[in-house]
Amino acid sequence: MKSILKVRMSSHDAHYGGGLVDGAKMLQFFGDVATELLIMNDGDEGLFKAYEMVEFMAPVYAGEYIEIEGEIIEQGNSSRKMKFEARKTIVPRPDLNDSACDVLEEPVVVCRAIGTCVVPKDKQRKK
Ligand SMILES: C[C@H](N)CC(=O)SCCNC(=O)CCNC(=O)[C@H](O)C(C)(C)COP(=O)(O)OP(=O)(O)OC[C@H]1O[C@@H](n2cnc3c(N)ncnc32)[C@H](O)[C@@H]1OP(=O)(O)O
Repeated sequence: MKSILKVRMSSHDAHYGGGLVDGAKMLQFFGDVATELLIMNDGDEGLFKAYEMVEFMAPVYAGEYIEIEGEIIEQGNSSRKMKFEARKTIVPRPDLNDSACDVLEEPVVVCRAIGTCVVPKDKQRKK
């Protein structure tokens, strides 16, 4: 079971110099993807317990399109371990003009993570 979210970073998301987006934004998207996975798997939004790994691999800038994918890779009694990947698929081309953008031939992975969510037993509606 997979969940995929596509979003565009706006100028409101740019937090640092040069239009750089805060890395925490990717974790917010992983939370949204995790929530959809838990709803599909358990019928409940669940709670994020812990990340065991987060790796930022490339900077994200305002104007870029980001695709975020998540998948449940292990299930315990109440725990659901997930892996996440965020990749940029479209980038602005301000060197050409204000509205030019390119679809990347190969998406660029910007962040990867592994984390665990919990759906308490009494809230699981699919078992
Ligand atoms: C995804 C969401 N929809 C959106 C969010 O992001 S929610 C916002 C951020 N998260 C929270 O606010 C959650 C705050 N935490 C809690 O409310 C509780 O910690 C909890 C309800 C999430 C878990 O309760 P807790 O008593 O702490 O846990 P346990 O009962 O001891 O364990 C439950 C299962 O989780 C496994 N586990 C515990 N710690 C870890 C860890 N550090 N890493 C990985 N797994 C962990 C534990 O083994 C239990 O698993 P099983 O039930 O045996 O499968």
